[in-house]
Amino acid sequence: MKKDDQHPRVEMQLHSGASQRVLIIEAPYYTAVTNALIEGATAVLDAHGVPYDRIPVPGALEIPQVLAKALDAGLFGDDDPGRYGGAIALGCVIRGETSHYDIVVNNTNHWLMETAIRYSIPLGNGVLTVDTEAQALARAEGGANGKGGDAARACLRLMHLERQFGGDAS
Ligand SMILES: Nc1c(NC[C@H](O)[C@H](O)[C@H](O)CO)[nH]c(=O)[nH]c1=O
Ligand SMILES: CC(=O)[C@@H](O)COP(=O)(O)O
Repeated sequence: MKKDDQHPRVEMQLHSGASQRVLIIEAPYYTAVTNALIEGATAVLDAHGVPYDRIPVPGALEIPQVLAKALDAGLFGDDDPGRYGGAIALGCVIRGETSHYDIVVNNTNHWLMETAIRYSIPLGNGVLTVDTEAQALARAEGGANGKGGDAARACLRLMHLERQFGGDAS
């Protein structure tokens, strides 16, 4: 059963009109899965009129590295239309035969969260961690209702809260 069948979405305000750009960092290690995640995330951003840029990287481990590089380059900033207001990480890690899965999953998630929290970057995490490609596709597909859409909504919600709190994402 898909998780969404068990947990209906709670309605909350995502976006209040300001349209800072969002940076999508995507790892098409499993192309069909990541393409479905991208479709879902961009459908949500388009529906809210939020512009975005997409940066592809080889695998999930490169996603936090690019987030850190973009931050270091001064590409993020609160309420500055020339800079990104949030980021969305999209990719998929599928368990293999060795312990490498744990390294990829743990480091990707640790460094995404560490960077997002330390530098107050609104981040939607759409990196799936699954046992099979079928599990991944079941979660990635569905357009805006799939996990890419969830990650975009999370990012927009955090951007909205950032504006409410008056924080500084730089
Ligand atoms: N096994 C998966 C990887 N592995 C690749 C790493 O993310 C990385 O690109 C490589 O170690 C070079 O630094 N990446 C995924 O996105 N998904 C996987 O299942
Ligand atoms: C998550 C991985 O890196 C994984 O796909 C690697 O597979 P394996 O453990 O069979 O080498």
